[in-house]
Amino acid sequence: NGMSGNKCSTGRWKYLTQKEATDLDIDLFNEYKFSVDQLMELAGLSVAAAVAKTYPPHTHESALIICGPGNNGGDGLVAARHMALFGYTVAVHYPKRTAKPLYENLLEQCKRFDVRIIDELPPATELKNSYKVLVDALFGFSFKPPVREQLKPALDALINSDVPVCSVDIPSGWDVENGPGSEPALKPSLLISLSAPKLCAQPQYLQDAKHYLGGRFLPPGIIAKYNLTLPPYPGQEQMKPALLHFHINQAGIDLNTEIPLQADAMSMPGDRSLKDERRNLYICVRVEELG
Ligand SMILES: NC(=O)C1=CN([C@@H]2O[C@H](COP(=O)(O)OP(=O)(O)OC[C@H]3O[C@@H](n4cnc5c(N)ncnc54)[C@H](O)[C@@H]3O)[C@@H](O)[C@H]2O)[C@@H](O)CC1
Ligand SMILES: [K+]
Repeated sequence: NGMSGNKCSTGRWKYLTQKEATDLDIDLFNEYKFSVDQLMELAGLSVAAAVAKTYPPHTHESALIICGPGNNGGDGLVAARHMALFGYTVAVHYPKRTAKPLYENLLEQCKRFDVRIIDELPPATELKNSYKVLVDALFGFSFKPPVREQLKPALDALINSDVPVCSVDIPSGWDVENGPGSEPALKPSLLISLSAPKLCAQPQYLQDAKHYLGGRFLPPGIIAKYNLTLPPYPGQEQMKPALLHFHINQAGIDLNTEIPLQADAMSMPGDRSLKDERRNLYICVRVEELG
């Protein structure tokens, strides 16, 4: 329609490069003395909470979590257990297992929560009949494209399924900094960024996917060191619909923008027109929130 996209809040949040994400991770363990399983538990819990908020178990009872070989897959195994507790019927596909106690224990815990472990993925059509929501815990911020042969079927299942996909930290197969690229790429319905969003989580790549921030564990020293500007978490919530992205085609405006859910548009700084835009968006947020 000739309208160009107007991103009214560019620069609002800090998006990490791949190297920053890795360095931050190392700092948490080496300097701040966290253990992997501590952070993985919080990350996985926030993933399960965001999935349940968006696709609740009473409408999306049957869930499949696809787990990769690294920590992203570990987050998926934790999320699987919490989703079972939340009332989902959960299956896990974990094609490339890492022989470390951390992952073996998480898998054993899943089994004890009646999570079904499936070795073979059904064809795309059947996937749609068997599951109402997929969780993509295949690759996180350490992924370097292109995907190697062994895990291609798992990625293809996520790409080709006609079921909403919730991506953990990074939509799998995407370049961590440059987004989906030109090949047929995964199009998640929901992204849960962990600790801080990476560059591929910018609105121009995510388009109309919902975007939550989870992994509420960053110490103030890390926030200062990496100049993180993050939306505040409400109360005791473990995740936050902080970075909702919108396409609004209304009154000739085509906006692709982001706004914090609980922001009070009336009291936002900025010029009048921006304020009006944000007030419009705010109303849309509320409507979307009411479902
Ligand atoms: N620092 C943080 O904020 C935290 C990060 N966590 C999670 O940890 C993730 C990062 O974990 P990792 O560094 O273990 O790495 P990933 O889970 O991103 O993946 C690494 C694994 O994928 C494989 N891989 C990479 N490129 C591939 C390719 N092209 N084809 C096939 N396989 C490929 C690697 O061999 C390795 O086994 C984050 O994205 C997040 O999900 C959380 O567990 C907790 C805390
Ligand atoms: K992922």
